[in-house]
Amino acid sequence: MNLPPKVHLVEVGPRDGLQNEAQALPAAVKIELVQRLQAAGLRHIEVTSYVSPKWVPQMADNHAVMAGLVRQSGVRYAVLVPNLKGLEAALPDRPDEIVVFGSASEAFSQKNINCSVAESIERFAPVVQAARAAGIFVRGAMSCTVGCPYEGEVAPQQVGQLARLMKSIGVQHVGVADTTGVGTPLKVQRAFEATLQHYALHEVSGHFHDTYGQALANTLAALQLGVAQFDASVAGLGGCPYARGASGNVATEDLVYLLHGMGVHTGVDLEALVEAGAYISAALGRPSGSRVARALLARRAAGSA
Ligand SMILES: CC(C)(COP(=O)([O-])OP(=O)([O-])OC[C@H]1O[C@@H](n2cnc3c(N)ncnc32)[C@H](O)[C@@H]1OP(=O)([O-])[O-])[C@@H](O)C(=O)NCCC(=O)NCCSC(=O)C[C@@](C)(O)CC(=O)[O-]
Repeated sequence: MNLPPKVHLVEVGPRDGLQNEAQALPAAVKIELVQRLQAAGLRHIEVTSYVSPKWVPQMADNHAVMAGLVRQSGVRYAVLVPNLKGLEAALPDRPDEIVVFGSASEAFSQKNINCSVAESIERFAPVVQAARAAGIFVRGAMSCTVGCPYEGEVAPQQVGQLARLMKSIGVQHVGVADTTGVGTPLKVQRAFEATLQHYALHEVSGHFHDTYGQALANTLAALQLGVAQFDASVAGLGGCPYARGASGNVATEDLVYLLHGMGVHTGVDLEALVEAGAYISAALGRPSGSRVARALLARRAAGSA
């Protein structure tokens, strides 16, 4: 099997994971989580979002979390921004990257950001321009690229259309997201192929929720196309508040185990990552959503190496 020799991981647990938690965690816990993730070797972390606190109260502490980071050189700190108001709020906190987030399905766009796909692109255009003028890298998240919780199946043409629009306003990289985890490998490959009509291979990444247990298979399908950047969430945290019933992203621990097992380099120390996952799972008062973490912790508890 032809695989990229190394994969770049974007840890999205602090944002995608914690945005969906019923209980509000103190900013200090989020800061400590980021600290542990970077100590485990993650070099790209989605920290928080600058969205309406009425819509997503879990991210209302964005300034406190960003201010509390102990930044490490070589780590890219990313934040989600839906509009100019969000960018204005984010700029003083010095993110290295912003993520604008659109949807391949109209219904999800309305539910998530309260506007149509076309309106979202109009909103993003000045955000992208201002961020790039400030030297900030702009990534785009493309939700619902294989299925939508409100519309069902999403055609690859809709994905291609969104990718084309993102490209036209200067978004530098796009993530192909399976928001509800309904995708299977061939459908995911079709979504990437539509995206690759507009972006080069090194400008695309995968973001797979694991609701139906397909996230690792979908990752492998994307790897086979040559995709070498993936989002993942420590302890499998997460979901989207506007995609009810969707479980978290593929657990970073599970993805790292898969990649290392195939000889693909990630730069991540799996043991330290499992510790970071144990830390946040304890803070949330529940077991890790990562099967690899649970297996390694059980083995450790049993005293075997
Ligand atoms: C986009 C909006 C703001 C539009 O919301 P809206 O109501 O259409 O916005 P508006 O411009 O009419 O403003 C309404 C109120 O929101 C405020 N407001 C307006 N903008 C901001 C802002 N940036 N920060 C803080 N406040 C803001 C604004 O000031 C006003 O306040 P009020 O006068 O009522 O007190 C809203 O729909 C929203 O915040 N949505 C949250 C969406 C979200 O965070 N979803 C989860 C992240 S996406 C995701 O998880 C998917 C992803 C990326 O992981 C990939 C995947 O798996 O699919």
